[in-house]
Amino acid sequence: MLLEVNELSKEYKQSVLPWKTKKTTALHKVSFSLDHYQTLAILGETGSGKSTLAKLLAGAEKPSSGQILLNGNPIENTSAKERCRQIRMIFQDPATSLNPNLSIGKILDEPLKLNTNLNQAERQEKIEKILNRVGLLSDYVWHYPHMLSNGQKQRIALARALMLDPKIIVADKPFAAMDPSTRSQMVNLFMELQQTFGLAYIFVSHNLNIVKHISDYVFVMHNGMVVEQGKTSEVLTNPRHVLTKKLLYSQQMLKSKNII
Ligand SMILES: Nc1ncnc2c1ncn2[C@@H]1O[C@H](COP(=O)(O)OP(=O)(O)OP(=O)(O)O)[C@@H](O)[C@H]1O
Repeated sequence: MLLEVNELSKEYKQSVLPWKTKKTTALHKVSFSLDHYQTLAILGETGSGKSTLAKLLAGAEKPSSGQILLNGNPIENTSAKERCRQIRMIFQDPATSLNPNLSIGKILDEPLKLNTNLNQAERQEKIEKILNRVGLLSDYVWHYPHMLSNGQKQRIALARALMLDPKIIVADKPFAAMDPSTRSQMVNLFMELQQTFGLAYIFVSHNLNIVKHISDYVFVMHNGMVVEQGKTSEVLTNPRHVLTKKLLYSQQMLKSKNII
């Protein structure tokens, strides 16, 4: 199995007063496994722990307890460089995740410079190849983020994630800031890339239509816990937990009012 997660938990401690600490259990004993070509979607209301799970998987936060295994090895035994190569993260807002002072060429070159021994010509070749893979011309290396549309920026974020040939991409609401037509193009691109590279995806999303379309398995989270999980087709056609029913109902309401 490519990725195994065993009873992963995260507790945040904040000092609210000099003598008082507030504890928040953002994630409580979450377990699952995921293989190449598979997609897990994480659903849930705001504050339910979705982003925390995504950040723990990508190594942006440390778990309070539990274990992540990558190719059967505990992730703490994997070097930061190797983890960085294998698991990449994409965020909701590409405008803030791309450095506005760097050209696209430099943004895409950074992970290669830091994590590989490729020379300049080889890096250049790789950048052009990946840009083409995400549907952009090689000329984009000369552009700066502010010159691009939201959809193009998210393509660059995806290209940056692909630069190190990852096995897993964790995407935190990657389609949230897009208009419907750009969103469907991006969803298709993600699916195409999954077939080409055998990627495993973990998507945090609020959009049930997208979840239905792209994921094999789904989690519904509430207060840091997984309250319902299973095959997407089964969970979304026959929801058992009241929260899943509520999510489906609110999505239908938005759809009937042409809001989504
Ligand atoms: N750095 C932090 N310090 C303290 N508490 C945090 C921190 N990050 C998250 N939390 C808390 O952990 C809980 C889960 O937050 P998280 O961001 O994972 O939720 P979410 O489901 O992704 O929400 P949203 O859909 O709004 O992004 C929340 O109660 C949040 O306030």
